[in-house]
Amino acid sequence: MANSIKDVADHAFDYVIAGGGTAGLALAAGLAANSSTQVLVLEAGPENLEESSPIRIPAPPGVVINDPKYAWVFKSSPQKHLEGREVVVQRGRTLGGSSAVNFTVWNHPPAGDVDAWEKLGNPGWNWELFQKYAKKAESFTSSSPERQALYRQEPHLSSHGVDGPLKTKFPDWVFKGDVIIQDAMQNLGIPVAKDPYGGDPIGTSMLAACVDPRTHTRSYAATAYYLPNKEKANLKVLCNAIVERVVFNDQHNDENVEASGVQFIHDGVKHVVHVRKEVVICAGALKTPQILELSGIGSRDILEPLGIKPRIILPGVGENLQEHAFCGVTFELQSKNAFETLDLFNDKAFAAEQHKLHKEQKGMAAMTITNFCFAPLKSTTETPSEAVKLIALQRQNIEERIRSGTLPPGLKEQWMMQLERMEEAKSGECEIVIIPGLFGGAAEPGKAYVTLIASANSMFSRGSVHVTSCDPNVDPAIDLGYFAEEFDLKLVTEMIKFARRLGETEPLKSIIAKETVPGSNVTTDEQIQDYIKRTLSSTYHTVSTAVMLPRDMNGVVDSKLRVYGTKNVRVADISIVPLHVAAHTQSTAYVIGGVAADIIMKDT
Ligand SMILES: Cc1cc2nc3c(=O)[nH]c(=O)nc-3n(C[C@H](O)[C@H](O)[C@H](O)COP(=O)(O)OP(=O)(O)OC[C@H]3O[C@@H](n4cnc5c(N)ncnc54)[C@H](O)[C@@H]3O)c2cc1C
Repeated sequence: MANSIKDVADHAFDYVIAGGGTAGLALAAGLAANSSTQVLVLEAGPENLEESSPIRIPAPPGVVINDPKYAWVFKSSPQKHLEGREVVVQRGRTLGGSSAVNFTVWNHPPAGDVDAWEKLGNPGWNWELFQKYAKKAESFTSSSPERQALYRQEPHLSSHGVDGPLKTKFPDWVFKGDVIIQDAMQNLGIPVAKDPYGGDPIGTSMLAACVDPRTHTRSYAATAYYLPNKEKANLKVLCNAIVERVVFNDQHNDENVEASGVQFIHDGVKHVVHVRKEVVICAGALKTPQILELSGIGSRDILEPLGIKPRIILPGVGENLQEHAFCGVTFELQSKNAFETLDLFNDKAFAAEQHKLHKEQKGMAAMTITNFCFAPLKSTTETPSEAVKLIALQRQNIEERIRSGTLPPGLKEQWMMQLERMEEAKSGECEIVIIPGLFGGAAEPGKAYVTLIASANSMFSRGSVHVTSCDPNVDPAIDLGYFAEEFDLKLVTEMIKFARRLGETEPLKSIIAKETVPGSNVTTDEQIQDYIKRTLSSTYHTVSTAVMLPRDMNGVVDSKLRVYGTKNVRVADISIVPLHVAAHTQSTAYVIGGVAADIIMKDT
């Protein structure tokens, strides 16, 4: 059991952490390692720590994300370039945050994507640092030689961690079509990735998942960083505590304001907790800006109309939102060659049987999504010259915009970096995720499907997230900004065409009966784009809404994660990412939590 309000309200702690999610719990464990510091975590969601919780079972993925017991279920504002559609956006709302509800995929970004953070003005934030902290977080269990033979991929053990708190492994249940799809990818010119966890993930690969090899259950921030430390007298965790704002000491609008505490709501009652050293906001990319803005940190234009007294003017708060996005191509498999797929879980009796088997560490409920391809645009278009042309046009467009002087501070540098990464073709802006089954929509009984998820990992579009009310219970307005930059729509269009070509490539071609989505009536680029606009989804990888950049580039935190203009308020979660990476984001969140702990311990 986590702590009660009596242990917290009106007490003083050295560090108060707002948000007990992926980065927040990694940070809390790091700070609490020093027994002379008193650490408090305030988490808006419940504990959900019982072993029988559906959180613990890896498959089918995503079953808890629409349930408010586990998740925030937000809706974006109507997306102008998606014909006014509101996109559903979920996040973990429980101890462990999004690591409790995510799809358990464990991967690392390309080295160059992280090195770009340092080049943008953040000394020390480079691949070397990332790799060090990702290894520190991880305890990897290699698969059996038989499994390695099946995957035809030997893990590079030196790129993994061996004794971190987070358990990772390859699943024991394998979708047999994965190998066929890997072969098709290679036949389409995509090589096997050289070292997916060592900074070079470009190509096809089988990826590990955050699953405990002993129990086949999810390993996540709460099991890895909270449970092993829960008896520590110097670590307190209060759940169902909604942080409203940081309380400041002085009443002046200085440029060096000092936090004295945190105001939060528990059981409908407002409380204050006092802080001796630092407040660290770890509420994730969609909620961290809300806490900053309710504390008077942000843009005058957002704060003043709501009657919030501006304390520190930082126009970057809630701006520069970067997100990945995906669209699927689904194929019905030929029944004579049918594989076991996730579609079987639509049968309630089958699902119940699998959950029973899972308790014995058997069956399909221990499976995870394993098969991926990360490719540069140049490997994804029908010929590389098409990509070269598209990128050149985008460069021309950006250079014209730079000359016009209309870009917000910091965007020019980010965009130029994105262009460079695409031109050198060393990142994975085009990702294909292989889902063994129909993804969304209703499967026809008795039929088996495979869905190729085309995920765009380097969007030029930017969105925003801002408060619309002084009430912390009111969701912020989330604008994902999708396709504000036309290039992004072209990128997704090329990826859908690539996924379709994959379906026409042997040996995948021979096991497919037909394409069901978008379907054979969708042929022209215009029709594909119409399909994309109707179905594009968020990948839940939002970053950069309290970005770590120099202040004159619209930065919100400096390279020690300190909020500009404050003495003792930091942000340590995925919202500080200076430029998005071509990877799933949980490893980045764990790295940020780990790095933050060391920075703070050294600094205070
Ligand atoms: C459905 C889904 C699937 C995903 N799949 C994958 C995957 O397979 N692999 C991968 O690498 N990444 C995946 N991701 C992304 C990854 O999980 C996240 O990017 C990462 O976990 C974010 O970490 P964070 O610490 O920034 O935020 P979070 O882990 O979201 O933590 C934020 C915490 O703050 C709490 N909070 C928010 N507001 C307040 C408040 N006012 N007061 C107190 N507490 C508050 C929240 O409840 C939450 O617990 C997925 C995400 C989702 C949502």
